Amino acid sequence: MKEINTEAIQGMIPKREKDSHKATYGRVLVIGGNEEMGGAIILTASATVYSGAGLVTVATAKVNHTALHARLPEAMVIDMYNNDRLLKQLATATVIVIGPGLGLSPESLTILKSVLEHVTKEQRLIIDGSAITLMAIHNLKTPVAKTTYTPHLGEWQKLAHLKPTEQNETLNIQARKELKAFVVLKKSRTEIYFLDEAWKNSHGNPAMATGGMGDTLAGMIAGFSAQLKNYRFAVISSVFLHSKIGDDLAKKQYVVLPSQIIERIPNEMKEFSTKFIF
Ligand SMILES: NC(=O)C1=CN([C@@H]2O[C@H](COP(=O)(O)OP(=O)(O)OC[C@H]3O[C@@H](n4cnc5c(N)ncnc54)[C@H](OP(=O)(O)O)[C@@H]3O)[C@@H](O)[C@H]2O)[C@@H](O)CC1
Ligand SMILES: Nc1ncnc2c1ncn2[C@@H]1O[C@H](COP(=O)(O)OP(=O)(O)O)[C@@H](O)[C@H]1O
Ligand SMILES: [Mg+2]
Repeated sequence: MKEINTEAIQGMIPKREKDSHKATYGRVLVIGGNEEMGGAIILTASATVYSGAGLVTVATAKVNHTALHARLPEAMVIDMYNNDRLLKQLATATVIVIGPGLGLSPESLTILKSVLEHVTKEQRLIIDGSAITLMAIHNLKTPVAKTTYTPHLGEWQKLAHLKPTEQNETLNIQARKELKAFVVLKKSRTEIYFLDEAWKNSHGNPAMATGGMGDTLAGMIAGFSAQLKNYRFAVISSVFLHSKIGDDLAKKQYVVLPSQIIERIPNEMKEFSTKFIF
């Protein structure tokens, strides 16, 4: 496996073009957050905005709208249970992330199925959290979009039918092939499976073992994917920066909160976009 480290991500995060505008940096639709897990989608959406996505719209339960507006005024908000509104927004998105806090209810399944049916092959789709569990339980197929799954080991077990103790690189590559998608397998040393290569992270620490940390990563992957032409670079560099920020904070903190990672994203991106010459 190739190692994800400071040297490997050289040149992956470009400088911004002088004549660019917000549409240059993508339109992201972030879907999730039921009545009990609004925090998950606030973290995902915040990570997407702080990663620099041009325009971010959040589809979530109405009960979360006020909190989202108050916490993240940069984002627009729609009702995820209104299918017509959701599909209208979906059609304009360049990147979609679905699943954080989505829940496993019949209504959540309806939303997921509607998205899977209507995404296009040009769009990049990140499937996380509850959406992964729903895909596994209902045996749903990867859609035509350029798809990335972001399971933790428990979700990977459901999706790939591989227990954490049974997993190895060969079996994971095989499972990835059947899924026809990129896989970010989250653990203490996260692994990324592309079609023809696998990468292993060299950063991350147990201070990051807090609820919402994966929701945050999903938002970063979406935000990076909205801006970087190279989809693989977007996935690799977001996984790296998420854990690198976590390591920096853990030098002085017993526990690292997802919101603290989010706050540091713009500074770290600046550092990595200017440090290296293409
Ligand atoms: N603030 C909010 O609103 C928050 C909302 N959230 C949202 O909650 C939703 C459900 O997501 P979830 O990951 O909490 O539950 P679920 O899919 O049932 O998986 C748990 C199972 O997997 C296992 N397992 C987990 N990690 C493992 C590992 N590394 N290695 C091995 N096993 C591991 C674990 O096994 P155990 O250790 O308990 O035996 C358990 O069986 C999702 O939509 C998410 O976005 C959360 O983000 C929290 C903050
Ligand atoms: N011990 C650890 N060392 C390094 N990274 C960790 C550790 N524990 C958790 N993480 C990271 O935190 C994130 C957890 O993701 P996930 O379980 O989906 O969280 P949530 O669903 O609560 O947001 C992953 O990116 C994982 O790599
Ligand atoms: Mg998760």
